[in-house]
Amino acid sequence: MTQRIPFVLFGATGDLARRMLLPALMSVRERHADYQLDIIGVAGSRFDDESFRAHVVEILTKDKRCSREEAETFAKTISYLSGDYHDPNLFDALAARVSPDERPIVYLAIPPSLFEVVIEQLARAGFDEHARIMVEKPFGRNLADAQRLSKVLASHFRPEQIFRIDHFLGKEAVQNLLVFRFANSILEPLWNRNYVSRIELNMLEAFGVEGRGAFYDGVGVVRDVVQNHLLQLLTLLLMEPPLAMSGRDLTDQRTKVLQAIRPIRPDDAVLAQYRGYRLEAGVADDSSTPTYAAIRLEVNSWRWAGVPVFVRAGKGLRETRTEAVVEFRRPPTLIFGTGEGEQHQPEPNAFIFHFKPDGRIELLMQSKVPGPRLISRPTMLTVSSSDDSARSDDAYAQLIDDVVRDDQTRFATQESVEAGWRIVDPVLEAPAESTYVVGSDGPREADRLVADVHGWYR
Ligand SMILES: NC(=O)C1=CN([C@@H]2O[C@H](COP(=O)(O)OP(=O)(O)OC[C@H]3O[C@@H](n4cnc5c(N)ncnc54)[C@H](OP(=O)(O)O)[C@@H]3O)[C@@H](O)[C@H]2O)C=CC1
Ligand SMILES: O=C1O[C@H](COP(=O)(O)O)[C@@H](O)[C@H](O)[C@H]1O
Repeated sequence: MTQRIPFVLFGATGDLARRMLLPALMSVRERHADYQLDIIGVAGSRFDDESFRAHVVEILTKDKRCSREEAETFAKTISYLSGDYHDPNLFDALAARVSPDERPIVYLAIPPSLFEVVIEQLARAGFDEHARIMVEKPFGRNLADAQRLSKVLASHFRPEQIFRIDHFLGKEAVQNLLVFRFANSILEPLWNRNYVSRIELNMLEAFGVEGRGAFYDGVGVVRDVVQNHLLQLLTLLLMEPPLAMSGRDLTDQRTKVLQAIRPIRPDDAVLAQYRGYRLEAGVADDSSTPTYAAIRLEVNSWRWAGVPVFVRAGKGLRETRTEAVVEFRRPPTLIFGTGEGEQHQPEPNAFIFHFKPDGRIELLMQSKVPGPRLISRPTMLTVSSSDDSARSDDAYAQLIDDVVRDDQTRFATQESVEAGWRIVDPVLEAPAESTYVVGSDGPREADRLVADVHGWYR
């Protein structure tokens, strides 16, 4: 029998719902026949059930990702409640539609400034006992704020009811990184400070703030993607092997990585803004909000001490690419030539984990140039190909299904959120110190961070 589960979507008319959550909810419906989510959108715009369904069909068919018929079938599972989140009557109306005893899932895709009021109202309306709450990032504006919000949540909901979503943890390629690390025993002896010379994470985006200027300008790149997505991704690269791939030990191992990272020294961060950002709708004329960050991190753990970790994230850059590079030490002496005068060291071996636009894993090796001489050249091995069709909304679909199954494994814990804020805290209020041209590789100033490690990984 198909189980029916109420799914309340606060922020149903917003950007995240349009681009990610509604497509994800449709995939959930297609993939899982054992349950059906009865979706109730809750937002300020004045729709009724019928006009909201038409709005959803329009969104889902716009880029031809599904047929009108499929979208209409999905839209039948959706209803809508209009009102202001400050108005208690809205929550009473919601409680009249959804029985809290059905363990509804409540997704808060709303501006961070409204979390508190919505949490309080949900609790007052009786959702505190059984509802499962999905909370979007960024969770708070800084450490103190995250701790305060956590107290508000914890005063009404038990830990097992709270799911702090970071969609990077639901990405297929990110899951593959975990399997790659812990299902291949040959890697473990190499995965430490004795063999690895540096780690680099890049989240480069060729687009700007895409209509989200008002939100982004109060947040900036560090709060938007570094404190959450990139630090969570780093935990999977650097963590100790957990006892099992689910449960508390996995989340604890992830958190320990963040707890071992030193708060960023201001000199170890370069923050910049793309030219023309101030002209974006919703952005202040004199904004100094950074849209680019390059950061050098230090991990004070037995395994990683001394291995520099570089994180770069930015909008308005030359290309869209998210990847992690694990670079190994160079051979101790040069015994083969590399052609071209034979003076250069061969490039060091490296694993490159791609997350966007695809999920390949590559290994850079050296091999012999055919011919009479012993000359080496780089050879890229693709060790794991990817499902190129994997999209970001698939990650949300995965995580929504996890909540249905009460599985916290792929969610951020409060401890990891706080550890993340502790790391970025010293640079949170720092202004962009330079600008860069849209379509470039970012500010040249960032190169100083990698001066001692032969520059950024190409
Ligand atoms: N957009 C993205 O790519 C991402 C967003 N997030 C997070 O998701 C959350 C939502 O972001 P996003 O969708 O971009 O935000 P939007 O500003 O696009 O959407 C906000 C939503 O909240 C509703 N809303 C706001 N104030 C009220 C109110 N007082 N009463 C009733 N409804 C209200 C809006 O309804 P209406 O307009 O109908 O009034 C709208 O549905 C944020 O926490 C953000 O950090 C996380 C990752 C990526
Ligand atoms: O959370 C966010 O993520 C997106 C990038 O996510 P992806 O899965 O498409 O790579 C980013 O563009 C956005 O600014 C940020 O809020």
